[in-house]
Amino acid sequence: MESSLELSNSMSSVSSLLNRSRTFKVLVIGDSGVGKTCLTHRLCAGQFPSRVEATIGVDFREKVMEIDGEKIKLQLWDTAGQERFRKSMVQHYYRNVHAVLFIYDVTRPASFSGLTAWVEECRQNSLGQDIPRFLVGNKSDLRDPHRTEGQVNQDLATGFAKANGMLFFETSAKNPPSKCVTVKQGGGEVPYQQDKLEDIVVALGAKLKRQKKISANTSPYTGSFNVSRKRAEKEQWTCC
Ligand SMILES: Nc1nc2c(ncn2[C@@H]2O[C@H](COP(=O)(O)OP(=O)(O)OP(=O)(O)O)[C@@H](O)[C@H]2O)c(=O)[nH]1
Repeated sequence: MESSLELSNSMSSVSSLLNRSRTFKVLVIGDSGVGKTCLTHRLCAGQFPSRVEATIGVDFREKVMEIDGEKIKLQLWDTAGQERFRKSMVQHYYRNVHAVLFIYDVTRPASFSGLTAWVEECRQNSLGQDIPRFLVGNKSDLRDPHRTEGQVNQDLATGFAKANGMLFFETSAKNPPSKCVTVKQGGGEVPYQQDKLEDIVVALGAKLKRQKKISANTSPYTGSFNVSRKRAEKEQWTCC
């Protein structure tokens, strides 16, 4: 007969199995000022930060979600867009990455053209083609759907995403759209795609959960970086 100690041990292993969660490292990259910090903040804390400054090195935020009864932790790495604040960190960014969010500003076409350099950086750091990639056009609240110049065309972005095996979203960290918007054009209404922020998180979580082969960590990142921080108001971990 099983002793009470053995029973208690097996009960605690069952309980730890039930509570187990998988942690995925999600790299957030893109030109400086496209809104990586604001977007990750909004995704994790549900708020648009009142004040932001250029990221130095990296900031971490975490989003916990449950999909089909499994706890999934997304560990978002908000990286620096400015070369001078990232160069010593690049090798850390790409180590054991599970997914990448490529961010551009829909009102700054140069940030969209800059994506090729970010794709190239991924290649140079041996990021596998099997790693899920997401393209996010941010600042959709500033988009004027009746104007074409000075803004990134959605069809162009869709084409880029397709060519690079990415899922495409357009949204705003500041005023996240709550539904798909339509605009009057010519005689009728044309759907104008704007995504809810939750759509991105859900797609990310679902894609990672399906990636059974990849080795997700069972505990959060516990290493440390010697990064000097300019922003006192930014904590190292923002859990939600
Ligand atoms: N209107 C609008 N402004 C935004 C949005 N997202 C970010 N911003 C503004 O864009 C500026 C840059 O935002 P950050 O989040 O610091 O940009 P970043 O990409 O993290 O910049 P680096 O840290 O330099 O790489 C800030 O002034 C934000 O307030 C958005 O969705 N809409």
